[in-house]
Amino acid sequence: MSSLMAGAMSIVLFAAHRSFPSEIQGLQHWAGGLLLLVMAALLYSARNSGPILGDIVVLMANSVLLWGIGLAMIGTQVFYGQRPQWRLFHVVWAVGMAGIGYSLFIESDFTIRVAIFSFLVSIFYCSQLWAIIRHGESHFSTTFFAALILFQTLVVLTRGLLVLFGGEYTDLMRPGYFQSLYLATSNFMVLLLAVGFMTVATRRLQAILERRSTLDPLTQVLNRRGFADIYAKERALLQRNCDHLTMLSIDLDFFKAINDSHGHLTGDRVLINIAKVIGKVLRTSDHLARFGGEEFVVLLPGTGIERALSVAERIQGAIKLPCEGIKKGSLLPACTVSIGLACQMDAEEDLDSLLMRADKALYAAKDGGRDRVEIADALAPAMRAVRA
Ligand SMILES: Nc1nc2c(ncn2[C@@H]2O[C@H](COP(=O)(O)OP(=O)(O)OP(=O)(O)O)[C@@H](O)[C@H]2O)c(=O)[nH]1
Repeated sequence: MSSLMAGAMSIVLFAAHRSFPSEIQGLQHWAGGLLLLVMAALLYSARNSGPILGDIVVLMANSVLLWGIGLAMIGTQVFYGQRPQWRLFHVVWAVGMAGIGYSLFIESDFTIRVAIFSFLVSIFYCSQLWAIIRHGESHFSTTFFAALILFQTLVVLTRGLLVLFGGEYTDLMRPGYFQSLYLATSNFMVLLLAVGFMTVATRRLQAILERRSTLDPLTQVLNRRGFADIYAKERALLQRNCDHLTMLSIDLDFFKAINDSHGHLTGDRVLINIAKVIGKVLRTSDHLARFGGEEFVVLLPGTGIERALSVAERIQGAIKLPCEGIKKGSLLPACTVSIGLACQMDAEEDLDSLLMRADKALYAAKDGGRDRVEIADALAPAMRAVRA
């Protein structure tokens, strides 16, 4: 039954590995680890194949079992971005094989075998627990997974200690109370641990998809949806702090000509470069978005017109600097931007109104000859109408 569960979970984890984004690593190690557990169970079922052959089969089964549990540890470490401890994996395996081999072929002792196996396996579990504690996010999925690994560590350690000092275990077929409990729950734990890992992986998938839905795929800055979320938060702060919030609407000049003469691919590289250059000029508390096409929007919280104007001019200057193209030594086509600037002081004004004012200023900059900054009226006409 436990082999069936491990086999089924191995397939689930492998399927997840094939379909989840590449940022989620470790699923393949867990899938492989579970498959090894299935193989170990199959080998154990052949342990009564004669005195010597039986012992060889048991040694092989223990070896495969250690690989399986060790591979799950590697999977968890890779998942949390840690460097996988392959050396620990190999040392534990080598010590395990030496100890278990000794207790099988030189001095036949079942309790020593169980104790060695339990302590070595608990090293793998402790190492996973450490990775989760150090790198796990504060979320139910992590707590659940960590609790399962902790429980398993304690169970395995207790098993080893009871065997060594409690004299509980002398025969696999006649186990004591704790060992019976261990054998009964271990099948279920294989399933639960795999589910626990799948839970943290699914949680990470959710976070990645949420982040992707707010980012522009080409430039990796915010898209309109992500920008609207950020604006809502900044506006709420504006309502509390009675501060300024300034928006820059930035549009490349004659971008169609760049596309026409250099190709769409170079046009894309120009857009990516513009996003990078603007991002470098901004503070970490500022926000940059691409609203499709060649239009970028910047939100400067706690910033009045004067400072925003200097930010806009720095952006213009930085964009004019030559940038390396696709081929080494080649340069991206030179370009300029026009910028419309609108400052929000009234917390009642909304995103559409602020955008409309910034865009109007942008059109004025375009009409005025491009490569320039224009400042919008203090308040949108619509707002003035409401007040009148
Ligand atoms: N390479 C590339 N081009 C894009 C993308 N989105 C829109 N464009 C192009 O951007 C160009 C925008 O052209 P226009 O709206 O005429 O603007 P412009 O040529 O910059 O002229 P002005 O804004 O008036 O200075 C069009 O040729 C679009 O095809 C994109 O994601 N990548």
